Amino acid sequence: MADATTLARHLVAWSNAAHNGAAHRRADVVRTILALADAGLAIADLVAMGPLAGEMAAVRGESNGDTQKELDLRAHDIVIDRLAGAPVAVVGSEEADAPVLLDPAGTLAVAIDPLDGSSNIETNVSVGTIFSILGVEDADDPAAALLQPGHRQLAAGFLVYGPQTALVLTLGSGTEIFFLDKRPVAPVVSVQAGNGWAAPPPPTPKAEFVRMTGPVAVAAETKEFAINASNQRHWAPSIRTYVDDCLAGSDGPRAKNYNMRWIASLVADAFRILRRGGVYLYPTDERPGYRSGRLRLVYEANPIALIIEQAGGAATDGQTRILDLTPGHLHERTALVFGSRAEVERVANHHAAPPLLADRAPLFGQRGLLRA
Ligand SMILES: O=P(O)(O)OC[C@H]1O[C@](O)(COP(=O)(O)O)[C@@H](O)[C@@H]1O
Ligand SMILES: [Mg+2]
Ligand SMILES: [Mg+2]
Repeated sequence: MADATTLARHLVAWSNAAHNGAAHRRADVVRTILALADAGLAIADLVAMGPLAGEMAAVRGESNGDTQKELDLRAHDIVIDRLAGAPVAVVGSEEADAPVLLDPAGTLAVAIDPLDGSSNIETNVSVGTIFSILGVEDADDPAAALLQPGHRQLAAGFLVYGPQTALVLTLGSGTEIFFLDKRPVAPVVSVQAGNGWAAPPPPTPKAEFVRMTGPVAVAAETKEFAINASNQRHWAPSIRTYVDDCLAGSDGPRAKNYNMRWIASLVADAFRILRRGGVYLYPTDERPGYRSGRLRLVYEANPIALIIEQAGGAATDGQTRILDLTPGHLHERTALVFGSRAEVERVANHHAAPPLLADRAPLFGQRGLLRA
């Protein structure tokens, strides 16, 4: 296990090693990440309170075609509040139709999903915050910075509020995980002279992110896939065939048994894939509103793609590398396939040359009619 280092201390050394950019911009990225980590602490506390914090799952409206819940809006407000003290010119948030302008002298743009996995709020399942940090190139039009292709991100990360609160981060040279350390710091007890014993002061509560492990690596191969299978009838043939092959297990062309997981929180599914491999698929499908996919390119797919690539995995829209896509607008949707490199490549190959259905007929399976 690597030495436990605090986020602030690690970031300074890491950013100096990771970036070729100007020193002042590196310092701005570090300050912005620390502000986002601070927002994460506040959101984690809110999430941990559950119903004690109020009606967090209550529907408050709709934004860009998705339902907004109370916790979505509270998380957005916390993020804007913390970023107001950072060198950030503009924030593109899932919860605001238009970019939010902050410091006109700010050098950075932040794209953010303040609360990912909203459908899970009332079910006590992990939710999170996903963010992307980009450089502002034109001070007269800071919002344009949000529409750069993902390979131009200066940093990306996500927080997951689960049994452990964790921050996953990349500055473009490897991916690291930091865990929230809330262990109280024991006070230094001083023995009172003269009047006898005095009760020691209570331990000071601490809340800081610490790095407990070295860089993360996504396993190249996997036996686990994640997809919302209830949409199967709407999928394209290439996705159906890919999933059918996994389901056929050791009797099918993959010749191994697969496990399936679907948490319906991108952050939680991504965290699992970082820890033990796997592949996540949210393809386009035939339903109205899903023909370009469900997830958002700028503040969901791009940051996750950079994190996964920097951990040795891959991320595409089923064919094209996510980080090479140029967003047309802030809330653009995309299909998203990411995780273990071999599986992501296999999905892309299925797309380019769908396997012949005849190859998948039960007659030709290992336990088909022609085999004992
Ligand atoms: O409910 P579905 O269709 O399975 O979609 C689940 C996906 O949608 C999301 O909840 C979208 O994110 P938001 O909750 O931020 O809108 C992802 O976290 C998750 O992977
Ligand atoms: Mg989301
Ligand atoms: Mg969200």
